[in-house]
Amino acid sequence: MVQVNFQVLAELDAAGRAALLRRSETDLSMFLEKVGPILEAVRTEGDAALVRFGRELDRAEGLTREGLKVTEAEFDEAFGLVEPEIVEAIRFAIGNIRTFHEEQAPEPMWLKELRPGAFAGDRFTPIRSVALYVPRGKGSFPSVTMMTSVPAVVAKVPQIAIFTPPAPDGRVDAATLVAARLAGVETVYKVGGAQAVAAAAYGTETVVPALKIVGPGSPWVVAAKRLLAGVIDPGLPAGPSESIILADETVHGGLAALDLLIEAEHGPDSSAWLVTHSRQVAEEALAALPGHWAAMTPQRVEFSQAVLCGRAGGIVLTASAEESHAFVNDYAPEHLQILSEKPFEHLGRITEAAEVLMGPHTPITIANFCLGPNAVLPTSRGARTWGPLSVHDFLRRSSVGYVTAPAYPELAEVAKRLAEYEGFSSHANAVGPMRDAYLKR
Ligand SMILES: NC(=O)c1ccc[n+]([C@@H]2O[C@H](COP(=O)([O-])OP(=O)(O)OC[C@H]3O[C@@H](n4cnc5c(N)ncnc54)[C@H](O)[C@@H]3O)[C@@H](O)[C@H]2O)c1
Ligand SMILES: N[C@H](CO)Cc1c[nH]c[nH+]1
Ligand SMILES: [Zn+2]
Repeated sequence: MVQVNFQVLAELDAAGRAALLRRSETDLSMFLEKVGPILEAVRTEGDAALVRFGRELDRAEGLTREGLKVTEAEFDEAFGLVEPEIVEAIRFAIGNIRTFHEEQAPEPMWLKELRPGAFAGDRFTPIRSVALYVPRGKGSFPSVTMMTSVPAVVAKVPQIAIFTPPAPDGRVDAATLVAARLAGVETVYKVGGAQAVAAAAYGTETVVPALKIVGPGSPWVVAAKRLLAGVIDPGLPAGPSESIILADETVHGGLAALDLLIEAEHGPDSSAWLVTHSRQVAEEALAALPGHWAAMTPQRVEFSQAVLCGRAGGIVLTASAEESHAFVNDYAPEHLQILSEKPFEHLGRITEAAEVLMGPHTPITIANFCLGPNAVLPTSRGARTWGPLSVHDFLRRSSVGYVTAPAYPELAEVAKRLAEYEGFSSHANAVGPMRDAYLKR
């Protein structure tokens, strides 16, 4: 008999409310401890460590040094292994994801005339090299391949490499290779987990190091990114999936339960809450769950029950829509779905959510795969300061300034005054008479 976690917010004290905000990433101490030696082994042993961990942790018995990088032949073969309908779906999704990210991409440069003859702006250039992490443990993720590859390609990053764990047969998921090639990425390493982050950071005989790594992963990956943050830019924090379904009285609770199960099925370390002020919706959802579980595969039933019957998921009944909004903002979910016939009435009250999906026709599934916005999103309350993965994650921004001769005297005078106040004589000299002497020559 499964007992879904059902919380009435008004009955909880401060500690009880705080406990609802916990995620599996909240305490990474065990992972941080175990990951350290893996990172050190990759740093000192290179490919040999990647092969050893691939065999031990991914059970890829046949993995060899020569086989760490996917070959052209493996790419070609992948297209024969994937159903044509799946290839078509990948093409469709990439089309939308590309359109969205092209729209998001900034102009290469903007300059504004701030004062007559004085110009300033921003210039965007691609980061030289990035690593894209595509998980493969509790599922295979061609979708993550698309979500990470497309913005990197749109940003014109010259060196892009995907890191993904090998399966026990030593292969990379075929649909991931199809998605990589269709998105425009040709380098794929059969390396996953913490060892992938280390390989991307330090490089090995086979792996060319990168400046930045993006992409979601298990707590092993999250812990490795945290430890190597001084060596490689770890990008936004994207760990185990999490969602809130915010439902009001205009929808049926059975629909809310259906959507609650979307992210709950990722793994036992995921988080998924239905938040509603309607007792009827909450009770309908509770009643509908067994029927929905009957339509799921056994492994996904196990994962989602672990989430919804554990401490990181379930149903939260609030006293009002306002209390629901406040809970959502406090929680700062990765995915938020507003399940209401009038979703825009709620949107204005939501400030902290990495993704907000509006209304009964926008379930998280559609955004996970093919709507267009990026589904690699910050987790573990990262949405309080981070947004979704975007083209900007692959671009470096530099300021550009240009002062013409007529504009110079006014700016030089102000700068000189401030330089003298701060006690910087060279700064002041560079905008004083000594400069004028050179400029007049
Ligand atoms: N935030 C997002 O945008 C987003 C998107 C998709 C998926 N996800 C999340 O990403 C996660 C993917 O996790 P996953 O497990 O499926 O794949 P993963 O590739 O992240 O993790 C599997 C790897 O973990 C390592 N590992 C496993 N057990 C280990 C051990 N005992 N010691 C050391 N290393 C070990 C192995 O190297 C293995 O290759 C899920 O939690 C999913 O919810 C998040
Ligand atoms: N929900 C994930 C992001 O948290 C994305 C995804 C891919 N496949 C299924 N789901
Ligand atoms: Zn998902």
